[in-house]
Amino acid sequence: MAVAAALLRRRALYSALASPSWLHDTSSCYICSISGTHSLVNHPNLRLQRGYHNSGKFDLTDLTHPHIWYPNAREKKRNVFLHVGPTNSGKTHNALKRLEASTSGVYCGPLRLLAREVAQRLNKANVPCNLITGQEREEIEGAKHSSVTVEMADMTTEYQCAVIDEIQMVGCRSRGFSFTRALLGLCSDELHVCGDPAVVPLIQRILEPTGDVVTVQYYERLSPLVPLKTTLGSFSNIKAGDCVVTFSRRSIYMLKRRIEMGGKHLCSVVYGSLPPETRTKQATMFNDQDSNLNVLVASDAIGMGLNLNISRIIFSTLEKFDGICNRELTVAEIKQIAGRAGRYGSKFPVGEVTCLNSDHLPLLHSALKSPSPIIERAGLFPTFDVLSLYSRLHGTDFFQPILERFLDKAKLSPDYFIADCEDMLKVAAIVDELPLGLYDKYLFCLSPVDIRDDISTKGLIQFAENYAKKGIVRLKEIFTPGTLQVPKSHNQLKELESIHKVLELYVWLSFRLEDSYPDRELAASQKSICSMLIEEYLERSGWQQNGRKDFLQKPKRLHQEYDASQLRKYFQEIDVRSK
Ligand SMILES: Nc1ncnc2c1ncn2[C@@H]1O[C@H](COP(=O)(O)OP(=O)(O)OP(=O)(O)O)[C@@H](O)[C@H]1O
Ligand SMILES: [Mg+2]
Repeated sequence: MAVAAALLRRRALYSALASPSWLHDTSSCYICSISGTHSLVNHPNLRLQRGYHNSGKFDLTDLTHPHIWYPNAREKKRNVFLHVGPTNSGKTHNALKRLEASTSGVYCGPLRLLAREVAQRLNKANVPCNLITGQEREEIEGAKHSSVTVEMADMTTEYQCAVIDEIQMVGCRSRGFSFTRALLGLCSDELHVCGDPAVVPLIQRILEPTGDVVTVQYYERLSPLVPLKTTLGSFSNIKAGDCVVTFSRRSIYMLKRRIEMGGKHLCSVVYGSLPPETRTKQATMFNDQDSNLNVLVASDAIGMGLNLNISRIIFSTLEKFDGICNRELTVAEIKQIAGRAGRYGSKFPVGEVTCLNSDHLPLLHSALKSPSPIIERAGLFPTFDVLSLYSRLHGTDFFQPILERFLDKAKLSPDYFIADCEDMLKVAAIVDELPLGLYDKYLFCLSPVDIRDDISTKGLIQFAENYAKKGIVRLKEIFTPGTLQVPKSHNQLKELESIHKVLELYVWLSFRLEDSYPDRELAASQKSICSMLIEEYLERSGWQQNGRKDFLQKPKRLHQEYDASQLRKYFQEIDVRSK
């Protein structure tokens, strides 16, 4: 009975999901079948699009005029201000001033940390501001402002003022399309766009057909950034306010240990797969003058827009593994990361940059002197409406072949590229095995699963399988109260980070399919426990006053404990079944 009720609820939800504002850029499409052929009717964008095809035939794969996908924004003549300049030049600050002064508005940023920083700033300035990210909803009563991660930007709400930060991300292979969507689709009278000057010509070209009025404002760095002529030399030269940058978890912990063994400093760490709440805490502790964590060891997760109390950036390497191979950092990446040193208004008014290896100094110096290479194209991805019509046209609900074919056939103007869908196609192949509708498949493909992470992928499979079979996914089927302890090794730490990703995925799904994923609170509390355990690990792996390594201490029990072995066992069962 419970299952039947859940299935009914799910069906009802389907109709409600016909046009969810957080995914659809347009109002819904209508398609009717006439004598075996399909024709599209009454969709404003498609009516507009017809203008571009004299034959009167629709070509769904024609993405050459993406500005027409956003009729609400096109009804306005937006005043667009491009705030461009080097890092630490006050671009975001000035845009936020306008946002604070507006009657309604939205900030769209690339990172959850940044979105949180902005929400805090607005609330502190007595401008009630919601925080909305894929996995968080902190709604403030009466708020007319929101701070969001760019993927969450709502194209259907009208604002007086909108801000898009780090707009050079339009050129990002995987996330660029979300920045393009915000740039073309935000429905606001004023739009403030902040970023690197390398993106100006592209933005001007892209906005040209919209009729928006574009003004470019150039900025200069507010405080000096000095590339040092010498390397760090010995680790004994590390001082408070230093940030050592490296790109793998292993080397982050190795450097942390090395610095702490010197007995003078304790380190905060910030890197991508650390739970965001842990990252925030670590960054806050580093920023806090009263905390004894006065050195930061971080990956490029600190590279964008954040205001940290860093005096000197020390690159341990200028190469990073990008998922396929080791590659040199780009000029833009070096400048972004280096730009975290000596933030205006921080306790270090002059920033310094150096590296560990003297062979790297010439590249570092030349990168800091060079302009970032011009960004030529912006990312694009078809809306669900278009993909849905395309699938109907081909008479199939299999998402992977539909997406693959669409990508193959897509026609773009020279200002755009189609998003890198490699990971999405892998997820599509997984969900195509399940009896799910196209919309659900699309949803799983957009979910924040880390397909390169085994545990995260298995979590997705389990969540999708249970959803397809029963219409409801209970977290307790995977988690039971248990005896998990603070990780004692890197492998255990990595595993806990992966489990955190699975829980984040559950929370993400719970915001989209509320009835089918009812245990959001439980998932959120388990997520916090994961972060607490990781933080405990970070504390214990630190140098202690008495010089003792405290791994050997009896682990502290947490109030509510969590059994990772249960999850492992569960996932192993999935493995066995799928063989
Ligand atoms: N006019 C100002 N008055 C006071 N503080 C300012 C002013 N302009 C900038 N700041 C402060 O200087 C710091 C850097 O400014 P901001 O974050 O706007 O730089 P940015 O150009 O956006 O840098 P990035 O490219 O790294 O994002 C922030 O802490 C900001 O609050
Ligand atoms: Mg900024």
